[in-house]
Amino acid sequence: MSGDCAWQWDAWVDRAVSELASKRLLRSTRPISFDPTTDDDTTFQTFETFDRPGPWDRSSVEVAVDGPTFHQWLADLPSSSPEANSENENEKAQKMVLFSGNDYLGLSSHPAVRQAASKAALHYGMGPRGSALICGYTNYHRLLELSLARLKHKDHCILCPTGFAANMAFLTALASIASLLSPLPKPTPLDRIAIFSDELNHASIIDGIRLAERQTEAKVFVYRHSDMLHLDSLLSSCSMRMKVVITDSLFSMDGDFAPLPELVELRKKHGFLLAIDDAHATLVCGENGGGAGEYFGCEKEIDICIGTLSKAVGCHGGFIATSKRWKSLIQSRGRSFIFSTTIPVPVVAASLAAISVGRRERWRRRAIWRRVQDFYSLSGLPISSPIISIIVGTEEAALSASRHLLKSGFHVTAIRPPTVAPNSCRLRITLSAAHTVDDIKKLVATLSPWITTLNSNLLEFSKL
Ligand SMILES: Cc1ncc(COP(=O)(O)O)c(C=O)c1O
Repeated sequence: MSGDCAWQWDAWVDRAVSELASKRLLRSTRPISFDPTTDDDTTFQTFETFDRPGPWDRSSVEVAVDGPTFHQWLADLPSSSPEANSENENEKAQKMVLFSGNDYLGLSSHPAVRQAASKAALHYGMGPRGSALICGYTNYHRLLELSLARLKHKDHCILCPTGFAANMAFLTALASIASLLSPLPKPTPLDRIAIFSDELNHASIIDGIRLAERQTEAKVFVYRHSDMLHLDSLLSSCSMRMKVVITDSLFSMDGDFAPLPELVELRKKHGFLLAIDDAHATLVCGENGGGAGEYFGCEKEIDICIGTLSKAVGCHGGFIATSKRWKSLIQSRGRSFIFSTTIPVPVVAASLAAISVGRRERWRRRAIWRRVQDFYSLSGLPISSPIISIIVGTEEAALSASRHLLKSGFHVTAIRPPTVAPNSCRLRITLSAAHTVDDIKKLVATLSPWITTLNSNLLEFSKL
């Protein structure tokens, strides 16, 4: 690695941590143990697993919506046809298949997850309510951190209230290094942190960077989506020392992967710190569900792995898997970690169960990737993950498509500006291991007018 920058980053973080220690500002968590005399078997039990889907799986994708609510949903998707807008408000309850959630493996309804949450709730209620540094951190939180660190092949992990908060906590702690190492009240422009961020990164990364920039501790360089030549040239022309690249590993809107092997090559060349937001790949990718790093065989080269428990884990909360030194820094400087209440104990217990069964029930990962294959075979669209983006053009076209799908019993989100650029409005479809082949067949048939247009546009494009 150029100039042995991994070591340099470690040295910078160590110095920042020492600085905090010298100012008596270093913080750490001390777990509260629940009464050891109670039957605390939820914490240590081995969770029941299955070798195929059970009747419980379906509830993670199949919902019922009452008549007035269904009407309201339709009203939120106005149509240009007047008769479509005067539908009967008293329609009967509708069954609907969700192609809009992020519960990729269907774990939110797994019996082990239900049991863990309910047992913990019966024993402890929500657990102590306070931030992790006050009284909200329990032995359950500690176990979940250990289990996530193991999943990500990192030494340590920090739980945050949400995935959004995890990105904010990492980025504010990262930026604070510039101030902690500066001999001046504010770091000089060259002593700030240079953050290189993919243009399609998640909103929580963008907001975290904005905050760091406002503190004049960081400067952002946005590179074109997954464009490694552009990133390389930005890195080469940047004379700031402390460089970080941050990217979604699996992009939430387009469903494509960041080019992690190429990023690892660039990391060798430029010696930057590599941080990924593995929100959509955790438990979905890799033999053991370790995420995009495991899938691409580069877990070791990823310095910071941020994730959420609200997608394939099927629960709620966020985390940062990393080294001990980074954990010390984030715990002491990550404001959205420090100043927010911890995840309630039943959710922590449920997440522990979900990670355990999610790792062991490998057939769930095989099932979701088979659904991706089914969608590809039936539609012919070049997709690469369970997140499928069908670009339909105008806002009106997206709303009309979403409305048509809703009336056919499918909930699919229409994505519009400001989330995406004008005239690139799209349908965002997410697949789950709980979907059946039949669901996919029906969905693709309902989508056929848009798929046909998209396929012929792609064909035209390929001739250019
Ligand atoms: C890439 C990415 N990062 C972070 C988040 C935030 O996660 P959470 O919902 O746990 O706050 C999301 C959720 O939409 C996401 O897609």
